[in-house]
Amino acid sequence: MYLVTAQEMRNIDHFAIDTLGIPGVVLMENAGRAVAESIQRKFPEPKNAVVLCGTGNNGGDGWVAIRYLLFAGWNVEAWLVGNEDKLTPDAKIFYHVCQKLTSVHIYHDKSKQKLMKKHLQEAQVIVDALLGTGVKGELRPLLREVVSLINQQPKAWVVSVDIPTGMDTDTGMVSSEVVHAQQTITFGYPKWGHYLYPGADVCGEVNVVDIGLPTQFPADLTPKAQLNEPALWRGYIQPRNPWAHKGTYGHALLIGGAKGMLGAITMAGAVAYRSGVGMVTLTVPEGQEVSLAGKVTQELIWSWSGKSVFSAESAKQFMERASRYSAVVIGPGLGRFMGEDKWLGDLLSTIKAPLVLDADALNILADHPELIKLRDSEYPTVLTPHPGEMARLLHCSISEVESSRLSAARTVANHTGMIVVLKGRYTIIAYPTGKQVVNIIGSPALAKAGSGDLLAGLLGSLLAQRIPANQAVPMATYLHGQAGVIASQTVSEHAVCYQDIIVALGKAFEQLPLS
Ligand SMILES: NC(=O)C1=CN([C@@H]2O[C@H](COP(=O)(O)OP(=O)(O)OC[C@H]3O[C@@H](n4cnc5c(N)ncnc54)[C@H](O)[C@@H]3O)[C@@H](O)[C@H]2O)[C@@H](O)CC1
Ligand SMILES: [K+]
Repeated sequence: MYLVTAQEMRNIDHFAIDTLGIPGVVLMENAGRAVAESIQRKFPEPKNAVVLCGTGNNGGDGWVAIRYLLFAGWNVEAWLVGNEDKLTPDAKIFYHVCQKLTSVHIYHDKSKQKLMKKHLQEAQVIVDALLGTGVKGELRPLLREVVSLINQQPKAWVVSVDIPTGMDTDTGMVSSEVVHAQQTITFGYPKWGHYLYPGADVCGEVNVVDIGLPTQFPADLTPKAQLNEPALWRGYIQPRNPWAHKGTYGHALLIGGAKGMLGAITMAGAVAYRSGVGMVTLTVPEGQEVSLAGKVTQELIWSWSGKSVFSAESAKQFMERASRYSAVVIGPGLGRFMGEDKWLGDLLSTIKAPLVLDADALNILADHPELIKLRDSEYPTVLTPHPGEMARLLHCSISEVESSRLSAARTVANHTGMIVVLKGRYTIIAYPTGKQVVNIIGSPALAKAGSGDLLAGLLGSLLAQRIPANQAVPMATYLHGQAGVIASQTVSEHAVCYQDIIVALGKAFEQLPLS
């Protein structure tokens, strides 16, 4: 499913209305009706509702919802916030219908504040149809007052129509007052703000409803982002070939495991096997192999000379064996670079296979951005930063990354020509082509050290199995998130350990529809 900006949504609306000839009021009718139906599904018995409508088309959806709730026997207090003469033409049609069914209160200054407060206090359901995708900047004072009144009602179920009023559609940034909704019902396609912090925190559950908008568009109108779902990559996961041998499913090389950090590469190796690769080699600095041998069973171990750190000498050893591997991961437990900067550059220019750079491999790149040019762009490279690593790559603060996650991911993908996986509650995958995929499957159980190593190992495994990077990356992100969800259903969210995730990965694969 596409994930859209306000402008992309406007383009889709214009295409539907002006090019295809679907009347705008039909879409508004469908939207308002979907809101009322969704509320009735939650509350099958009629209740007291307050529906607050702005003067734009978001308010138009509210007028339609009022009608359906009244028809279903609800007690509805209908409010217009703003002046009647500002109503948009479509909204005006449904406003007039509403006026024939009930009395509409008008709020254009504080004189009606007491009455509105009373209605809000008596309501079990409050519908915020004040502002939608037409919002611009900080809320004006009148709306700020009303939003503040909504937020003072702790017991009511607050439903935002399309966008919680006060949240920016594209960035998820919020005004000094923003509606804190329990549920947001959005139309046609979800919007970026629903999945970007802090907006994502005020949306409650996000329901996307069909209002009859088109699903296919001319190329120039096609949105650039999609939500991660199996439809994007399902065809690339095949039943295993009964005649297969270990070579059929590729050989992943994982490089890391410096002194004191063997756990990371152990986890990455274990998850790689769990996700179908034929062979895994773990490469650690000389001296680490003995401890590693006590931790792993199936994985091959290859130690590099380099006195517990990687060096140019290590890189030379790699070059002699490079052609054996169908994908390489550099990073799990790698440790910070210890002086020489050439070895990573040597590897980047030598590896002729898909490559994943994680953890300290990213920190080295942040310090030596010139190394990026050494990588052969014919082979895909995936960068998997968490916000801290992204901040180092961009030489900015973590809060700057978090307040502009999309543009951070896009910028690095654009500058490096590599696929960027910016990890977080909603992971953003940015492709150098300008496309993005957002993964919303996951669990807070994954917010633990080691989670990133598991993703890196999983990615390395899928890439080693020769699944194209454009599909392997969202597939790995989805499976990782889904394994987190399954593990937290098995043991509590708090208790999930990496072994639980690795076991749950089996179930996550099982639940995938095979092509
Ligand atoms: N055909 C369409 O375009 C459809 C639109 N729909 C609804 O229409 C909404 C978009 O409608 P509009 O484009 O009319 O926009 P909105 O209804 O979101 O808001 C427009 C109004 O908000 C005011 N406004 C903007 N920023 C403000 C601020 N910071 N403080 C106070 N007031 C502010 C503007 O002056 C304008 O009057 C969608 O979110 C959706 O709910 C749906 O009815 C489906 C069909
Ligand atoms: K709204």
